[in-house]
Amino acid sequence: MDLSGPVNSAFTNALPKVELHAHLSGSISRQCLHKIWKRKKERDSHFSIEDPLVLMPPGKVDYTLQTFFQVFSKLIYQLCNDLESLAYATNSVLEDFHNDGVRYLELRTIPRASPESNITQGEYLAAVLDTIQRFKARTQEMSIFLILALDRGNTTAAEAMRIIDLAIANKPRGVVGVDLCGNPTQGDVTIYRDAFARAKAHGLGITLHFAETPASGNPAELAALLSFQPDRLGHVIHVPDEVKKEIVRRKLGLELY
Ligand SMILES: CNc1ncnc2c1ncn2[C@@H]1O[C@H](COP(=O)(O)O)[C@@H](O)[C@H]1O
Repeated sequence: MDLSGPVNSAFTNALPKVELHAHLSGSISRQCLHKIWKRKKERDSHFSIEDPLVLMPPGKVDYTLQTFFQVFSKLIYQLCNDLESLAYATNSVLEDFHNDGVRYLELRTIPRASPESNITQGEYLAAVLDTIQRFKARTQEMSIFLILALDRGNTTAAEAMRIIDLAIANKPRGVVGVDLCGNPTQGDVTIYRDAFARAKAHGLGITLHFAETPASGNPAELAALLSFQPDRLGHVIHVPDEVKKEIVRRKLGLELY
């Protein structure tokens, strides 16, 4: 790589990069969502979801905490609710990261059952892992691992245990850790204590969405999250000083953005 030239987009694109905090469904391009929508619309003219490019025209970024999470539940999850669309979207996300120069990727996703399409959490996960395996075999220049996420406020304690079991069972296929994500204004994180203890006991890495909003930056929640013995923390924005000191003392990895 030529280091004598200007630092421009061609240069930054060519730099080999590490991506550690990428939600699968949050990384699907609008163009890819449009293609999935078009295919569904062609097969079923009554398909009632609006074109993603109309709902989210390129450049639209004015989402708030109130509207952001609905994009997943009301749009993206309605489009990627069958294995063909899920595999297509996953492959497109991998291609986009590859084209951006990412050479080490830890992708994360909440394994989602789709009862309307008869898809179990295990089948969802297998489709993602199969797509990753095929992509790796094809490109041969990208390390790709998977993190399974729990969705605070939506995942029950019992479901969390099932997801941890799936993560443990799929370690040989490249599942390296578990995450706690979702709408930071919802849910009681303490219900996941046993799930994270089991993950830890089985050698899975733990990363947690942490103090992403003022609502999720309260000392009781942060103390509970730190008691799960995380290896990494995501966002880390609304953090009181004494918690910052503890993060430094533990030398935790921070996924800042
Ligand atoms: C920007 N800040 C964020 N904070 C918290 N959770 C987020 C998030 N962005 C995305 N997600 C979580 O990731 C899911 C989508 O990917 P998967 O369905 O898992 O592939 C969303 O439903 C949300 O729970």
